[in-house]
Amino acid sequence: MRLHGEVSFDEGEEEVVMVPAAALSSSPLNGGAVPVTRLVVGYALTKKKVKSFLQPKLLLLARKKGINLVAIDDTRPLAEQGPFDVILHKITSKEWQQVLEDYHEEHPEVTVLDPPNAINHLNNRQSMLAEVSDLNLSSFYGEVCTPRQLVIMRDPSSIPTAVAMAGLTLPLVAKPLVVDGTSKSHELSLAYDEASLSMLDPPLVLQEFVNHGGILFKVYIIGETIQVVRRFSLPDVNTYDLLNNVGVYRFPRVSCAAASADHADLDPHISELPPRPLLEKLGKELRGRLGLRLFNIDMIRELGTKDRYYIIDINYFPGFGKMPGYEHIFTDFLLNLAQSKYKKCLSGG
Ligand SMILES: Nc1ncnc2c1ncn2[C@@H]1O[C@H](COP(=O)(O)OP(=O)(O)OP(=O)(O)O)[C@@H](O)[C@H]1O
Ligand SMILES: O=P(O)(O)O[C@H]1[C@H](O)[C@@H](O)[C@H](OP(=O)(O)O)[C@@H](OP(=O)(O)O)[C@H]1O
Ligand SMILES: [Mg+2]
Ligand SMILES: [Mg+2]
Repeated sequence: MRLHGEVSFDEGEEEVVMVPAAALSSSPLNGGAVPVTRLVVGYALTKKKVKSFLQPKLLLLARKKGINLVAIDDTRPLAEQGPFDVILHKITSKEWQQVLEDYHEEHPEVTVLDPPNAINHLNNRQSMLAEVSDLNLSSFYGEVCTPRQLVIMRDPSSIPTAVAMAGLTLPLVAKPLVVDGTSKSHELSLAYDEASLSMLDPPLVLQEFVNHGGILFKVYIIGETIQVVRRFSLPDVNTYDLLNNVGVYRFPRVSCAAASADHADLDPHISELPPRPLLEKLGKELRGRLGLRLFNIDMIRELGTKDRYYIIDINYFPGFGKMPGYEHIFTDFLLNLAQSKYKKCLSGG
């Protein structure tokens, strides 16, 4: 388990805005029911995530709003740290998940963002999209589906036959089955012909490539807030490309780049954002079905259609640091979380 960084602030600042949920927990460190005036958020994040997420603008605003961000020390028992109101984490090791589950059993009053078993759903590219396939949003301004895909566990030589039997249409995007935060799990390739598929390295998912005009919509979910941005994506593949290309091509993490396509001069048919009611409904449904509050959805609109959308990827605790205004949205989210817990406690719920 590799955690990183210590970001905490001195007590005694003037801009404290609320009584946090920790105030209600009986803890030897806060002297039982004596209110403390800060929301304490423990975080267990990789070095990379600390850098991208805990940017100075977030730290500054959190401090102003009375949120204390404290690094969890993985060399010490979790129970000896805190008390925390919230634990924020993105560490995929089994060891950490067990630590967190044991801790939550002892401290059900602490909000764990999010439960490890719910996050696990997104660490596999097959289970990740399973909930989407069950959605029926057709009456909400568009159709939302997933590309047809096939899971290959082993034996690369069997892939061409498996693809033919499943009736998948080339080209196919090959994606590592497991997403575990390593750069290898983001090494994707595009396969143009059936014979070359046996060069791939299972376990993987083979997904039909959907032409979408080279623009992708990243839909960020932070609690009940939804924000969408445009990103550049892979270009369309036409019949000429298909006939004149053979082999398997590795491609870079094109739509992950910080460069946004929001201000590019694009064909409006391609750049038009998905309708807000569709995104609201999608966000709400997925939040409930996945049991997660922090994630994003990669969505594309099929070229030549007005409202046929495909969800191709869902990421837990993604690069929120690239989302405009994330510092406001995230700190408000944390405060709202604590407020509703506080109100629930007051009403005896
Ligand atoms: N089925 C598809 N049809 C068309 N383009 C696709 C498809 N699947 C993936 N892509 C393109 O490849 C990119 C990477 O795919 P995907 O988002 O599944 O990978 P990832 O490594 O999980 O990405 P992230 O960095 O968002 O976690 C997408 O952003 C999109 O540009
Ligand atoms: O925000 P988008 O463009 O969707 O891409 C994210 C990936 O989906 C995440 O998996 C990355 O986070 P991790 O490297 O912690 O898995 C995340 O890394 P980051 O937080 O360092 O930016 C991003 O690469
Ligand atoms: Mg993606
Ligand atoms: Mg992803």
